[in-house]
Amino acid sequence: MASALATKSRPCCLLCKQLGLFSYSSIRSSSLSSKKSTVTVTDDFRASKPRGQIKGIDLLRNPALNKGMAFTLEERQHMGIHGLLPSAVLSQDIQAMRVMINFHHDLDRYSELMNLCERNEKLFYRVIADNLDELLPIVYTPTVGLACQKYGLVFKRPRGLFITIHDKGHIYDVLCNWTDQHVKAIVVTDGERILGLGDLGASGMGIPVGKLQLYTAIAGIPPEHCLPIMLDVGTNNEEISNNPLYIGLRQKRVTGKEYDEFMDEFMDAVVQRFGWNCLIQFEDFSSNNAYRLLEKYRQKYCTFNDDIQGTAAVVLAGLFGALRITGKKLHENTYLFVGAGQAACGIADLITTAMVKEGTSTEEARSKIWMYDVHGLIVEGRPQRDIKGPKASYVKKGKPIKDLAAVIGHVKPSVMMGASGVARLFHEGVLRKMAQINERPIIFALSNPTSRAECTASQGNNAYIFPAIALAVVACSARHVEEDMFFLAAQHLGALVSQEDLDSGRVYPPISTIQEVTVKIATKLAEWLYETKRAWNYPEPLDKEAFIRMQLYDTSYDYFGPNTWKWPEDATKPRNVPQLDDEAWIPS
Ligand SMILES: NC(=O)C1=CN([C@@H]2O[C@H](COP(=O)(O)OP(=O)(O)OC[C@H]3O[C@@H](n4cnc5c(N)ncnc54)[C@H](OP(=O)(O)O)[C@@H]3O)[C@@H](O)[C@H]2O)C=CC1
Ligand SMILES: CC(=O)C(=O)O
Ligand SMILES: [Mg+2]
Repeated sequence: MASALATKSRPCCLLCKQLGLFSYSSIRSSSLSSKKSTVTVTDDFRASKPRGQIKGIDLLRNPALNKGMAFTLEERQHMGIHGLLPSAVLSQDIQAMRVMINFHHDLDRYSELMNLCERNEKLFYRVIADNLDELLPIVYTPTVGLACQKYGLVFKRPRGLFITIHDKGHIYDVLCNWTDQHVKAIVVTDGERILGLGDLGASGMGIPVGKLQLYTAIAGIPPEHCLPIMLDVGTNNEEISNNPLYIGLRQKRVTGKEYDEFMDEFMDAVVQRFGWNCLIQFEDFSSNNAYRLLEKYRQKYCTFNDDIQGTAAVVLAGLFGALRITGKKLHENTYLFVGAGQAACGIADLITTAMVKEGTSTEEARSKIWMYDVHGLIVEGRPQRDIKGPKASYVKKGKPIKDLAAVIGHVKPSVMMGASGVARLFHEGVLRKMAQINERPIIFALSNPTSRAECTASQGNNAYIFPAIALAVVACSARHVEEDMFFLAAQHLGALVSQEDLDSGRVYPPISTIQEVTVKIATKLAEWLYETKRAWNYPEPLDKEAFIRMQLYDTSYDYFGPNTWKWPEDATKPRNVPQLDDEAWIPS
């Protein structure tokens, strides 16, 4: 193996050659193609053995422990990996630089980053943390959308668990195959509404994986506490299920009673396996399942739905910022939602709550919110009367209008939100109409990925919220994720927008500060959880921010060499002990 690594690796480009750097991908492919390798690495690389016992090549193949060429000579000898690496010893700083140099020469950035995560987890998170502006859009939206569409190609080695409808009755057993018992947070999807891309079945696994990578990269929740789960109940998307590379069940989606029983069993099995305080984040379920499952489980389990609640909080925070520019209160605005699904209704409900906190009645608050869906403006008399579910709270009297620019002329919104998953709905005519009736129109184009956004703009994304919610819940051991937490998070995120941000037209803090922002929001949430007796991690820490910071994942490498601390010279020498010839010490 050593010679395979040393002889087959080669510079990936001229720049790397000049810098004397070697391509990771060539190293990887050469090591994978080595037929001699007899090393078996269990998928559960973390819990298979206690840390001290993982030695030799297993250590290099263990992403949670591997330091690559950063192992010192002493560590290499001590851990039995001497000779398995080229002789140079590189610092993590140099390794991080090398990743970025390779990265800029690699077309498939997503794959390159995922490969790094499998090779050396600490370096992966270090590189993400150092390059948030550039890399968040790769591991997360919009690129993760493309990765999901091509998951058959991207998929190399399982990250997380795939539980299928055929595992019904045995879900607990499947959860036990994940041998790390210290899971504190799960992101789960059934792949039915992946971003604005629709039903991607098991290929939607890229979303839980990406969201949990943000748990670590943004909120500092250690990766060993995170578990991505795909609940594969089939797919109705024939285009992907007919693709020979498709990784999931090739059958129509199971619905109704069987689906519900499967979900109930899953929730119970998680508690049985990982405890009542394991956080379960629902992600990218279809609208009809998302709302009813949230209502069903929110008081029974430690759970929330990011598309409904996380999105609501991030948009409310953005509105707080925008209203500091226009100088109006929430209830002094008229809102038009373009798209009336889970994201839109979640936002509308939280804005209603916020208006009520300003002193408006619920009825009056709702009267200021209009919705527009695939059939047009949501009004009582329209030909399509199927106005069911949460959008029913926002039905208005009036004439049905289909054309969006005409709707704007009729409703006269000061705020317009796009959550439709339909690209370029906010075309020039629509935006001009908004500008005609408002001096400073407020427009959020929320749909993902960018190819589905209603218009091009820098996007408000729930990534400003869900990592902070998760950090607070996990750190404090909260039993439930309360609705108040989303309002609080929105308020605090809004307050963290500086005048300088507003002056430069931003209603969120810059992405480069998202880790600090997350710690600050989580601290506020932790204070609230302890104040309201909803935190179960005792004793109560006095300084909540220090308590939160203490738990953050550290990307610096561990030391693997022999223990080198020394005891004081005389520590083991007898002191004030009688001499042997003094018989006084012998018990009578
Ligand atoms: N930025 C962020 O943080 C987030 C962004 N999103 C994005 O928001 C989008 C919507 O998500 P979600 O609410 O969960 O999806 P849903 O499927 O629940 O809702 C989509 C809504 O859009 C409506 N719609 C579809 N086509 C049109 C059209 N041509 N004109 C007007 N309305 C239309 C649908 O109408 P009907 O009800 O009649 O079917 C439905 O009300 C997705 O792209 C998602 O990625 C979601 C969460 C967070
Ligand atoms: C961001 C997100 O959660 C979504 O688009 O679904
Ligand atoms: Mg989502």
